[in-house]
Amino acid sequence: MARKFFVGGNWKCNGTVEEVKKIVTTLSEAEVPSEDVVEVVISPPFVFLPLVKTLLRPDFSVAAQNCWVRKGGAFTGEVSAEMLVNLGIPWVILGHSERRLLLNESNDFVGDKVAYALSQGLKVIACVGETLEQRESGATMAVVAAQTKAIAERIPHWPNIVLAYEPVWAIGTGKVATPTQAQEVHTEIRKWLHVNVSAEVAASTRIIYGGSVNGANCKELAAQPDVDGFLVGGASLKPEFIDIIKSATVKTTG
Ligand SMILES: O=C(CO)COP(=O)(O)O
Repeated sequence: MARKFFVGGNWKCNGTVEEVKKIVTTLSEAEVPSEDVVEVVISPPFVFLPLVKTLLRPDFSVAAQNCWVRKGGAFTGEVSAEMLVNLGIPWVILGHSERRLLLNESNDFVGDKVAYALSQGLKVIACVGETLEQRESGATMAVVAAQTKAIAERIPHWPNIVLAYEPVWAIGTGKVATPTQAQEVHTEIRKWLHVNVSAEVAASTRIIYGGSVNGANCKELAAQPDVDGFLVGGASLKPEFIDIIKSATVKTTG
């Protein structure tokens, strides 16, 4: 089964109403490959989700950057999966390293969130990735496998999951993983899925790369056989995000 190229724009905690309108207008005017070639998902902060959803071109969709781990209720400051569904938000990013590291979200907690969000009908961009220290000590695959396992053991099916490999040392640092480094970990994740979930899931699950992706380095990364797209931070706020979306054609034209 062919894996459709996926480009996510994670705006993180950035933007004003004026900036949001400007970015969305730029995206709307852009000529990009068709929906058959690339799936584009924009993830603004919660407060801008309704605005972005209203203004965004119909061939792109939106994602929240987080949601509560279970059914909503007395959880001050949280936003539940049910609310996202109610608003017609199809996607949610879960397990981003900024939340794992700054807010101490454990593998189990992220796994629970992914399972709950899926059970409510959301599609999930689940993030995994090692720190520099873990990479340097040779623990990259053990870390990524443990993060993936905590998700895999809680979910009944995979069609609504995209896995984002985001090495922490590459996020916001300008230090992008080389195409070889990215391909190496993506292959390992696919092998892990093959052994621990199924051959079908390994073949069909999209594994996207995140960490200092920009207009200049995206094509070479996209050319890697196991890189099925990107989760873009800083560059998703800039016009070069359009070039990153266009890198999807590398898969069709070679
Ligand atoms: O964390 C990221 C996307 O989720 C990557 O961020 P940057 O593209 O800014 O490195």
